[in-house]
Amino acid sequence: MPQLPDRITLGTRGSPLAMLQTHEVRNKLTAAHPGLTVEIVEISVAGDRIQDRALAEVGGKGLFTKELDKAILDGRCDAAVHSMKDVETWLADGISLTCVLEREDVRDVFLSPKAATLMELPEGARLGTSSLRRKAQILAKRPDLEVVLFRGNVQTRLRKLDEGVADGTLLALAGLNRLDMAHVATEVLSPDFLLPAVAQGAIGVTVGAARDDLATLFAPLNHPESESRVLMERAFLDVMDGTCHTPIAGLSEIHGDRFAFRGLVAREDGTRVLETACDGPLDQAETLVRGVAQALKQEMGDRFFD
Ligand SMILES: NCc1[nH]cc(CCC(=O)O)c1CC(=O)O
Repeated sequence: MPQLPDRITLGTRGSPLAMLQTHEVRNKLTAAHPGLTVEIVEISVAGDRIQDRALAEVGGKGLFTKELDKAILDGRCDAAVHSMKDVETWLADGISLTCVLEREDVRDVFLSPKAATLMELPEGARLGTSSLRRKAQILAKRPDLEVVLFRGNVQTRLRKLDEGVADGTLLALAGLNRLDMAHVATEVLSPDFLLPAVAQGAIGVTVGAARDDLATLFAPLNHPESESRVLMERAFLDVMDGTCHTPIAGLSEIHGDRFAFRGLVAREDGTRVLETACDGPLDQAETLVRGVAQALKQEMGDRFFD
């Protein structure tokens, strides 16, 4: 067993949600290792600085993780805390995912001062989102809505809603729960209505791949069921497209030693939505999920997005 460090530094984005998630990791670490000192350092990431363009347009999820990876490789921090839904499926060379914490609620919520449910929004209302996944699935059900670009952290989006920039918006319930702000949600959307993003609601920690001491240190924080779900959903994304340039969703469940998975790919304008599903023994999950993803790609053909 490697000699465990008595102090470590956690790197994080600076948004209030990222900070809360990092405090959760610190609390769990010090509970598992009394006497451990955990320092938190804020790393500025491009995804938080660029606010006026859609994520897909400016470089995708890498914007949130690249600088945290670099901070680990440069030795500015030992480990980095991530929302797993923002982490590309290909980790940088020398970086490994060391644990996945117990997953929060996977669902999205609708927020609006104008309507009690998304389906009750008035004809032609403006829905603020920059997520291609949310845009495509909602336009499939409400093609009359006008989708307007909406980025920024939870607080910024709520302010924009207040200012009337849009009539409604969508957020992950996990983030609101962590911020203790679930009461601002107007409607919790079932995954049957809006399939969540791969790994939505899951926090993961990355470390330098050679740091066996950190692997041991973080092991008690790992939640095996959450980890299995995140890994099989990421296997789907990996086959489909590991970036965030296409509207893709995926959600798994585990019951005992069996899993069930649902995945979806759509055209941004919602005019085509293709779904897939599979289930089986948990130890075959990643293989079976990759199989249905390959079949879905076949079904999409070359011109799906044209
Ligand atoms: N892309 C931004 C992002 N990354 C993680 C969360 C929420 C928390 C989570 O899903 O773990 C959010 C905000 C949102 O989509 O509402």
